[in-house]
Amino acid sequence: MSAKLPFSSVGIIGSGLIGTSIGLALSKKGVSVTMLDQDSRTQGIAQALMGNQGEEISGAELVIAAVPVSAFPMVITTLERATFKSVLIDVTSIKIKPVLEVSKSSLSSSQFLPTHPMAGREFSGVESARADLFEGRPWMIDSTGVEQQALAWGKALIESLGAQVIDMPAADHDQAVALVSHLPQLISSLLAKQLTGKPASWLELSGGGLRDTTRIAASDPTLWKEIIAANSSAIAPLLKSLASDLNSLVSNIESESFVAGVIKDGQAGIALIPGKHGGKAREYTYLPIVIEDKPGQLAAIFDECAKVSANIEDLSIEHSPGQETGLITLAVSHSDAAILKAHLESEGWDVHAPRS
Ligand SMILES: NC(=O)C1=CN([C@@H]2O[C@H](COP(=O)(O)OP(=O)(O)OC[C@H]3O[C@@H](n4cnc5c(N)ncnc54)[C@H](O)[C@@H]3O)[C@@H](O)[C@H]2O)C=CC1
Ligand SMILES: O=C(O)C(=O)Cc1ccc(O)cc1
Repeated sequence: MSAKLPFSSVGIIGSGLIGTSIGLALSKKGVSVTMLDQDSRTQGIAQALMGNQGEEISGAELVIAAVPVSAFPMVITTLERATFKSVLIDVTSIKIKPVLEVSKSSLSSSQFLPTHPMAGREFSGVESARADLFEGRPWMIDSTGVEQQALAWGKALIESLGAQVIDMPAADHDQAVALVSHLPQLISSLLAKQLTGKPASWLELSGGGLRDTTRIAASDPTLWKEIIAANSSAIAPLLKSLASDLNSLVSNIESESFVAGVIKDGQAGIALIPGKHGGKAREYTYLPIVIEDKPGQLAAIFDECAKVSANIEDLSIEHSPGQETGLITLAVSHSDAAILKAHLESEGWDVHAPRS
Protein backbone atom coordinates (compact mmCIF):
# COMPACT_ATOMS: atom_id res chain seq x y z
CA MET A 1 0.00 0.00 0.00
CA SER A 2 1.27 3.47 -0.88
CA ALA A 3 2.00 5.64 2.19
CA LYS A 4 -0.39 8.39 1.16
CA LEU A 5 -3.10 6.69 -0.90
CA PRO A 6 -6.12 4.87 0.59
CA PHE A 7 -6.03 2.15 -2.13
CA SER A 8 -3.23 -0.16 -3.26
CA SER A 9 -4.44 -1.51 -6.61
CA VAL A 10 -5.86 0.35 -9.60
CA GLY A 11 -7.14 -0.92 -12.93
CA ILE A 12 -7.03 1.50 -15.84
CA ILE A 13 -9.19 0.79 -18.90
CA GLY A 14 -7.83 2.72 -21.89
CA SER A 15 -4.04 2.88 -22.11
CA GLY A 16 -3.65 6.05 -24.15
CA LEU A 17 -2.35 9.49 -23.22
CA ILE A 18 -4.53 10.02 -20.14
CA GLY A 19 -4.79 6.43 -18.84
CA THR A 20 -1.06 5.72 -19.13
CA SER A 21 -0.12 9.13 -17.67
CA ILE A 22 -2.27 8.35 -14.59
CA GLY A 23 -0.78 4.84 -14.42
CA LEU A 24 2.80 6.13 -14.59
CA ALA A 25 2.20 8.62 -11.78
CA LEU A 26 0.49 6.01 -9.58
CA SER A 27 3.18 3.36 -10.21
CA LYS A 28 5.81 5.84 -9.05
CA LYS A 29 3.88 6.04 -5.77
CA GLY A 30 3.97 2.26 -5.29
CA VAL A 31 0.40 1.52 -6.39
CA SER A 32 -0.08 -1.77 -8.28
CA VAL A 33 -1.45 -0.72 -11.69
CA THR A 34 -3.17 -2.99 -14.22
CA MET A 35 -3.51 -1.51 -17.72
CA LEU A 36 -6.18 -2.66 -20.19
CA ASP A 37 -6.71 -1.64 -23.79
CA GLN A 38 -8.67 -2.95 -26.73
CA ASP A 39 -5.40 -2.80 -28.68
CA SER A 40 -3.02 -5.52 -27.43
CA ARG A 41 0.15 -3.72 -28.58
CA THR A 42 -0.87 -0.56 -26.70
CA GLN A 43 -1.79 -2.59 -23.62
CA GLY A 44 1.58 -4.39 -23.73
CA ILE A 45 3.56 -1.12 -23.88
CA ALA A 46 1.48 0.46 -21.10
CA GLN A 47 1.81 -2.54 -18.78
CA ALA A 48 5.57 -2.74 -19.42
CA LEU A 49 5.84 0.95 -18.43
CA MET A 50 4.16 0.16 -15.10
CA GLY A 51 7.01 -2.22 -14.24
CA ASN A 52 4.70 -5.03 -13.06
CA GLN A 53 2.65 -7.87 -14.55
CA GLY A 54 -0.83 -6.50 -14.00
CA GLU A 55 -3.68 -8.53 -12.53
CA GLU A 56 -7.38 -9.16 -13.19
CA ILE A 57 -9.10 -5.78 -13.57
CA SER A 58 -12.14 -7.03 -11.63
CA GLY A 59 -9.91 -7.46 -8.56
CA ALA A 60 -8.74 -3.83 -8.58
CA GLU A 61 -9.90 -1.66 -5.68
CA LEU A 62 -10.35 1.32 -7.98
CA VAL A 63 -11.07 1.31 -11.72
CA ILE A 64 -10.39 4.32 -13.93
CA ALA A 65 -12.07 4.53 -17.34
CA ALA A 66 -9.75 6.48 -19.66
CA VAL A 67 -11.38 5.64 -22.99
CA PRO A 68 -12.94 7.83 -25.70
CA VAL A 69 -16.50 9.08 -25.06
CA SER A 70 -18.04 6.42 -27.36
CA ALA A 71 -16.29 3.55 -25.56
CA PHE A 72 -17.53 4.35 -22.05
CA PRO A 73 -20.71 2.20 -22.43
CA MET A 74 -18.42 -0.74 -23.31
CA VAL A 75 -16.48 -0.18 -20.09
CA ILE A 76 -19.77 -0.25 -18.17
CA THR A 77 -20.71 -3.55 -19.82
CA THR A 78 -17.29 -5.07 -19.01
CA LEU A 79 -17.63 -4.08 -15.34
CA GLU A 80 -21.24 -5.30 -15.16
CA ARG A 81 -20.14 -8.70 -16.47
CA ALA A 82 -17.34 -8.81 -13.89
CA THR A 83 -19.91 -7.90 -11.16
CA PHE A 84 -17.60 -5.02 -10.22
CA LYS A 85 -18.68 -3.49 -6.92
CA SER A 86 -15.91 -1.06 -6.04
CA VAL A 87 -15.15 2.55 -7.02
CA LEU A 88 -15.24 3.68 -10.68
CA ILE A 89 -13.83 6.98 -11.93
CA ASP A 90 -13.99 8.29 -15.50
CA VAL A 91 -11.94 11.04 -17.15
CA THR A 92 -13.93 11.75 -20.30
CA SER A 93 -14.05 15.35 -21.54
CA ILE A 94 -17.83 15.71 -21.08
CA LYS A 95 -19.80 14.81 -18.00
CA ILE A 96 -23.62 14.66 -18.44
CA LYS A 97 -23.38 11.69 -20.83
CA PRO A 98 -21.32 9.29 -18.63
CA VAL A 99 -23.43 10.18 -15.56
CA LEU A 100 -26.58 9.22 -17.48
CA GLU A 101 -24.99 6.04 -18.82
CA VAL A 102 -24.00 4.81 -15.35
CA SER A 103 -27.45 5.69 -13.97
CA LYS A 104 -29.05 3.44 -16.61
CA SER A 105 -26.68 0.52 -15.85
CA SER A 106 -26.58 -1.98 -12.99
CA LEU A 107 -23.46 -0.28 -11.59
CA SER A 108 -23.91 1.80 -8.43
CA SER A 109 -24.15 5.54 -9.19
CA SER A 110 -22.95 6.34 -5.69
CA GLN A 111 -19.74 4.38 -6.36
CA PHE A 112 -19.11 6.32 -9.59
CA LEU A 113 -17.18 9.59 -9.46
CA PRO A 114 -17.38 11.55 -12.74
CA THR A 115 -14.17 13.55 -13.29
CA HIS A 116 -12.31 15.48 -15.97
CA PRO A 117 -8.62 16.43 -15.81
CA MET A 118 -8.11 19.82 -17.47
CA ALA A 119 -4.75 18.66 -18.61
CA GLY A 120 -3.67 16.97 -21.72
CA ARG A 121 -1.76 17.33 -24.89
CA GLU A 122 -2.49 17.71 -28.57
CA PHE A 123 -0.87 14.27 -29.07
CA SER A 124 -2.79 11.13 -28.18
CA GLY A 125 -1.62 7.59 -27.50
CA VAL A 126 0.49 5.63 -25.04
CA GLU A 127 3.74 7.06 -26.45
CA SER A 128 2.72 10.60 -25.43
CA ALA A 129 2.05 9.71 -21.76
CA ARG A 130 3.90 11.58 -19.01
CA ALA A 131 3.80 11.04 -15.25
CA ASP A 132 3.80 14.81 -14.61
CA LEU A 133 0.94 15.61 -17.03
CA PHE A 134 -1.46 16.68 -14.27
CA GLU A 135 0.92 18.71 -12.07
CA GLY A 136 -0.64 22.05 -11.16
CA ARG A 137 -3.69 21.51 -13.38
CA PRO A 138 -7.39 21.83 -12.43
CA TRP A 139 -9.25 18.46 -12.30
CA MET A 140 -13.03 18.67 -12.17
CA ILE A 141 -15.20 16.25 -10.19
CA ASP A 142 -18.98 16.11 -9.63
CA SER A 143 -19.55 14.87 -6.08
CA THR A 144 -23.38 14.94 -6.36
CA GLY A 145 -24.76 11.72 -4.80
CA VAL A 146 -21.31 10.11 -4.53
CA GLU A 147 -20.68 7.96 -1.48
CA GLN A 148 -18.02 9.22 1.00
CA GLN A 149 -15.36 6.59 0.33
CA ALA A 150 -15.56 6.94 -3.46
CA LEU A 151 -15.27 10.71 -3.07
CA ALA A 152 -12.32 10.46 -0.68
CA TRP A 153 -10.51 8.02 -2.97
CA GLY A 154 -11.11 10.21 -6.03
CA LYS A 155 -9.82 13.32 -4.27
CA ALA A 156 -6.78 11.45 -2.93
CA LEU A 157 -6.02 10.16 -6.44
CA ILE A 158 -6.27 13.60 -8.04
CA GLU A 159 -4.24 15.38 -5.36
CA SER A 160 -1.55 12.69 -5.44
CA LEU A 161 -1.07 13.46 -9.14
CA GLY A 162 -0.42 17.11 -8.25
CA ALA A 163 -3.75 18.39 -9.60
CA GLN A 164 -6.28 20.68 -7.96
CA VAL A 165 -9.81 19.32 -7.30
CA ILE A 166 -12.68 21.52 -8.54
CA ASP A 167 -16.13 20.26 -7.57
CA MET A 168 -19.01 21.35 -9.84
CA PRO A 169 -22.23 19.83 -11.23
CA ALA A 170 -21.86 17.92 -14.51
CA ALA A 171 -24.20 20.31 -16.33
CA ASP A 172 -22.18 23.39 -15.30
CA HIS A 173 -18.98 21.59 -16.32
CA ASP A 174 -20.27 20.87 -19.81
CA GLN A 175 -21.21 24.54 -20.29
CA ALA A 176 -17.81 25.67 -18.98
CA VAL A 177 -15.71 23.36 -21.15
CA ALA A 178 -17.72 24.35 -24.22
CA LEU A 179 -16.21 27.82 -23.68
CA VAL A 180 -12.71 27.09 -22.36
CA SER A 181 -11.85 23.90 -24.27
CA HIS A 182 -14.21 22.96 -27.09
CA LEU A 183 -14.55 26.41 -28.72
CA PRO A 184 -10.74 26.98 -28.66
CA GLN A 185 -10.22 23.55 -30.27
CA LEU A 186 -12.60 24.33 -33.13
CA ILE A 187 -11.21 27.85 -33.67
CA SER A 188 -7.64 26.55 -33.65
CA SER A 189 -8.54 23.90 -36.25
CA LEU A 190 -10.36 26.44 -38.46
CA LEU A 191 -7.46 28.88 -38.21
CA ALA A 192 -4.87 26.22 -39.09
CA LYS A 193 -7.03 25.15 -42.05
CA GLN A 194 -6.57 28.64 -43.56
CA LEU A 195 -2.85 27.81 -43.96
CA THR A 196 -3.38 24.93 -46.37
CA GLY A 197 -2.54 25.67 -49.98
CA LYS A 198 -0.62 28.85 -49.12
CA PRO A 199 3.00 29.40 -50.27
CA ALA A 200 5.61 27.67 -48.10
CA SER A 201 7.69 30.90 -48.16
CA TRP A 202 4.84 32.68 -46.34
CA LEU A 203 4.65 29.99 -43.70
CA GLU A 204 8.39 30.33 -43.05
CA LEU A 205 7.55 33.71 -41.52
CA SER A 206 5.40 32.04 -38.85
CA GLY A 207 6.05 33.36 -35.35
CA GLY A 208 4.88 32.64 -31.85
CA GLY A 209 1.41 34.11 -32.48
CA LEU A 210 0.53 31.52 -35.09
CA ARG A 211 2.10 28.70 -33.07
CA ASP A 212 0.20 29.72 -29.90
CA THR A 213 -3.14 29.88 -31.68
CA THR A 214 -2.79 26.66 -33.71
CA ARG A 215 -0.99 24.25 -31.31
CA ILE A 216 -4.12 22.24 -30.52
CA ALA A 217 -5.04 22.00 -34.21
CA ALA A 218 -2.76 18.92 -34.15
CA SER A 219 -5.34 17.11 -31.94
CA ASP A 220 -6.87 13.73 -32.81
CA PRO A 221 -10.04 14.09 -34.96
CA THR A 222 -11.44 10.73 -33.81
CA LEU A 223 -11.33 11.76 -30.16
CA TRP A 224 -12.58 15.29 -30.78
CA LYS A 225 -15.50 14.51 -33.09
CA GLU A 226 -17.04 12.55 -30.21
CA ILE A 227 -16.39 15.26 -27.60
CA ILE A 228 -17.92 17.97 -29.80
CA ALA A 229 -20.93 15.82 -30.73
CA ALA A 230 -21.62 15.02 -27.07
CA ASN A 231 -21.56 18.72 -26.13
CA SER A 232 -22.94 20.29 -29.31
CA SER A 233 -25.91 21.95 -27.56
CA ALA A 234 -23.55 23.95 -25.33
CA ILE A 235 -21.11 24.75 -28.15
CA ALA A 236 -23.62 25.90 -30.80
CA PRO A 237 -24.60 29.23 -29.10
CA LEU A 238 -20.92 30.10 -28.61
CA LEU A 239 -20.21 29.47 -32.29
CA LYS A 240 -23.20 31.64 -33.26
CA SER A 241 -21.93 34.49 -31.07
CA LEU A 242 -18.47 34.17 -32.60
CA ALA A 243 -19.91 34.06 -36.13
CA SER A 244 -21.78 37.29 -35.39
CA ASP A 245 -18.55 38.94 -34.16
CA LEU A 246 -16.73 37.72 -37.27
CA ASN A 247 -19.45 39.11 -39.55
CA SER A 248 -19.25 42.50 -37.81
CA LEU A 249 -15.48 42.49 -38.22
CA VAL A 250 -15.75 41.68 -41.93
CA SER A 251 -18.13 44.65 -42.37
CA ASN A 252 -15.87 47.00 -40.40
CA ILE A 253 -12.39 45.79 -41.31
CA GLU A 254 -11.49 49.22 -42.75
CA SER A 255 -12.42 51.05 -39.55
CA GLU A 256 -9.38 51.56 -37.30
CA SER A 257 -11.56 52.33 -34.29
CA PHE A 258 -13.63 49.16 -34.77
CA VAL A 259 -10.49 47.03 -35.05
CA ALA A 260 -9.00 48.75 -31.98
CA GLY A 261 -12.19 47.80 -30.12
CA VAL A 262 -11.80 44.16 -31.18
CA ILE A 263 -8.20 44.06 -29.90
CA LYS A 264 -9.18 45.88 -26.69
CA ASP A 265 -12.05 43.44 -26.01
CA GLY A 266 -9.56 40.60 -26.44
CA GLN A 267 -7.26 42.18 -23.86
CA ALA A 268 -10.17 42.34 -21.41
CA GLY A 269 -10.88 38.64 -22.04
CA ILE A 270 -7.32 37.40 -21.65
CA ALA A 271 -6.96 39.25 -18.34
CA LEU A 272 -9.71 36.97 -16.99
CA ILE A 273 -7.74 33.74 -17.54
CA PRO A 274 -6.43 32.63 -14.12
CA GLY A 275 -2.77 31.83 -13.43
CA LYS A 276 -1.44 28.30 -13.50
CA HIS A 277 -2.76 27.33 -10.06
CA GLY A 278 -6.19 28.84 -10.59
CA GLY A 279 -5.21 32.01 -8.73
CA LYS A 280 -5.28 35.56 -9.95
CA ALA A 281 -4.55 36.45 -13.57
CA ARG A 282 -0.97 36.09 -14.73
CA GLU A 283 1.50 38.65 -13.49
CA TYR A 284 4.79 37.39 -14.84
CA THR A 285 7.89 39.20 -15.94
CA TYR A 286 9.15 38.17 -19.36
CA LEU A 287 12.92 37.87 -19.71
CA PRO A 288 14.28 37.72 -23.30
CA ILE A 289 17.61 35.88 -23.71
CA VAL A 290 19.53 35.56 -26.97
CA ILE A 291 20.79 32.01 -27.51
CA GLU A 292 23.14 30.50 -30.06
CA ASP A 293 21.66 27.97 -32.48
CA LYS A 294 23.58 24.96 -31.13
CA PRO A 295 22.62 21.89 -29.08
CA GLY A 296 22.37 22.22 -25.31
CA GLN A 297 21.54 25.93 -25.02
CA LEU A 298 18.08 25.35 -23.56
CA ALA A 299 19.39 22.80 -21.06
CA ALA A 300 22.16 25.22 -20.07
CA ILE A 301 19.61 27.99 -19.36
CA PHE A 302 17.45 25.62 -17.29
CA ASP A 303 20.58 24.70 -15.37
CA GLU A 304 21.30 28.38 -14.61
CA CYS A 305 17.66 28.85 -13.45
CA ALA A 306 18.02 25.88 -11.10
CA LYS A 307 21.23 27.33 -9.64
CA VAL A 308 19.34 30.45 -8.43
CA SER A 309 16.07 28.52 -7.74
CA ALA A 310 14.16 30.56 -10.36
CA ASN A 311 10.81 28.93 -11.20
CA ILE A 312 10.02 29.04 -14.93
CA GLU A 313 6.25 29.58 -15.32
CA ASP A 314 6.27 29.53 -19.13
CA LEU A 315 8.61 29.96 -22.05
CA SER A 316 8.63 30.69 -25.77
CA ILE A 317 11.32 30.23 -28.38
CA GLU A 318 11.60 32.37 -31.51
CA HIS A 319 13.90 31.15 -34.22
CA SER A 320 14.11 32.27 -37.83
CA PRO A 321 15.28 29.89 -40.55
CA GLY A 322 18.96 30.18 -41.37
CA GLN A 323 19.63 32.46 -38.39
CA GLU A 324 22.53 31.59 -36.09
CA THR A 325 20.83 32.94 -32.98
CA GLY A 326 17.37 32.55 -31.47
CA LEU A 327 15.45 34.28 -28.71
CA ILE A 328 14.14 32.44 -25.68
CA THR A 329 11.72 34.35 -23.45
CA LEU A 330 11.22 33.04 -19.91
CA ALA A 331 8.13 33.97 -17.91
CA VAL A 332 9.09 34.20 -14.24
CA SER A 333 7.91 36.02 -11.12
CA HIS A 334 9.01 39.67 -10.67
CA SER A 335 11.46 38.74 -7.91
CA ASP A 336 12.90 35.74 -9.78
CA ALA A 337 13.36 37.94 -12.89
CA ALA A 338 15.70 40.35 -11.13
CA ILE A 339 17.79 37.56 -9.57
CA LEU A 340 17.90 35.52 -12.77
CA LYS A 341 18.85 38.48 -15.00
CA ALA A 342 21.78 39.40 -12.74
CA HIS A 343 22.91 35.77 -12.54
CA LEU A 344 22.68 35.09 -16.28
CA GLU A 345 24.55 38.29 -17.13
CA SER A 346 27.32 37.40 -14.67
CA GLU A 347 27.61 34.06 -16.53
CA GLY A 348 27.96 35.85 -19.88
CA TRP A 349 24.43 35.38 -21.30
CA ASP A 350 22.94 38.09 -23.54
CA VAL A 351 19.85 39.08 -21.48
CA HIS A 352 17.59 41.93 -22.65
CA ALA A 353 15.37 44.32 -20.69
CA PRO A 354 12.53 42.45 -18.97
CA ARG A 355 8.93 43.38 -19.78
CA SER A 356 5.72 42.85 -17.80
N1 LIG B 1 -6.30 14.09 -24.83
C1 LIG B 1 -6.48 14.95 -23.86
O1 LIG B 1 -5.76 15.95 -23.79
C2 LIG B 1 -7.55 14.70 -22.83
C3 LIG B 1 -8.45 13.65 -22.98
N2 LIG B 1 -9.41 13.43 -22.03
C4 LIG B 1 -10.36 12.35 -22.17
O2 LIG B 1 -9.68 11.16 -21.77
C5 LIG B 1 -10.14 10.04 -22.52
C6 LIG B 1 -8.94 9.35 -23.15
O3 LIG B 1 -8.30 10.28 -24.01
P1 LIG B 1 -6.79 10.05 -24.50
O4 LIG B 1 -6.03 9.29 -23.50
O5 LIG B 1 -6.30 11.37 -24.97
O6 LIG B 1 -7.07 9.13 -25.77
P2 LIG B 1 -6.07 8.10 -26.48
O7 LIG B 1 -6.57 7.94 -27.86
O8 LIG B 1 -4.66 8.50 -26.26
O9 LIG B 1 -6.35 6.75 -25.66
C7 LIG B 1 -7.58 6.09 -25.62
C8 LIG B 1 -7.29 4.60 -25.52
O10 LIG B 1 -8.50 3.91 -25.25
C9 LIG B 1 -8.45 2.68 -25.96
N3 LIG B 1 -9.81 2.14 -26.08
C10 LIG B 1 -10.82 2.58 -26.89
N4 LIG B 1 -11.92 1.83 -26.68
C11 LIG B 1 -11.63 0.94 -25.70
C12 LIG B 1 -12.35 -0.08 -25.04
N5 LIG B 1 -13.63 -0.33 -25.34
N6 LIG B 1 -11.71 -0.82 -24.10
C13 LIG B 1 -10.41 -0.60 -23.80
N7 LIG B 1 -9.67 0.37 -24.40
C14 LIG B 1 -10.28 1.11 -25.33
C15 LIG B 1 -7.81 3.04 -27.27
O11 LIG B 1 -7.27 1.88 -27.94
C16 LIG B 1 -6.72 4.02 -26.81
O12 LIG B 1 -5.50 3.36 -26.53
C17 LIG B 1 -11.14 10.58 -23.54
O13 LIG B 1 -12.44 10.35 -23.07
C18 LIG B 1 -10.85 12.07 -23.58
O14 LIG B 1 -12.00 12.81 -23.89
C19 LIG B 1 -9.50 14.19 -20.89
C20 LIG B 1 -8.62 15.23 -20.70
C21 LIG B 1 -7.59 15.57 -21.67
O1 LIG C 1 -3.49 20.69 -24.90
C1 LIG C 1 -4.26 21.44 -24.32
O2 LIG C 1 -3.97 22.64 -24.09
C2 LIG C 1 -5.56 20.97 -23.84
O3 LIG C 1 -6.40 21.77 -23.52
C3 LIG C 1 -5.74 19.49 -23.75
C4 LIG C 1 -7.10 19.02 -23.35
C5 LIG C 1 -7.83 18.29 -24.26
C6 LIG C 1 -9.05 17.77 -23.92
C7 LIG C 1 -9.56 17.98 -22.66
O4 LIG C 1 -10.75 17.45 -22.34
C8 LIG C 1 -8.85 18.69 -21.72
C9 LIG C 1 -7.60 19.22 -22.07
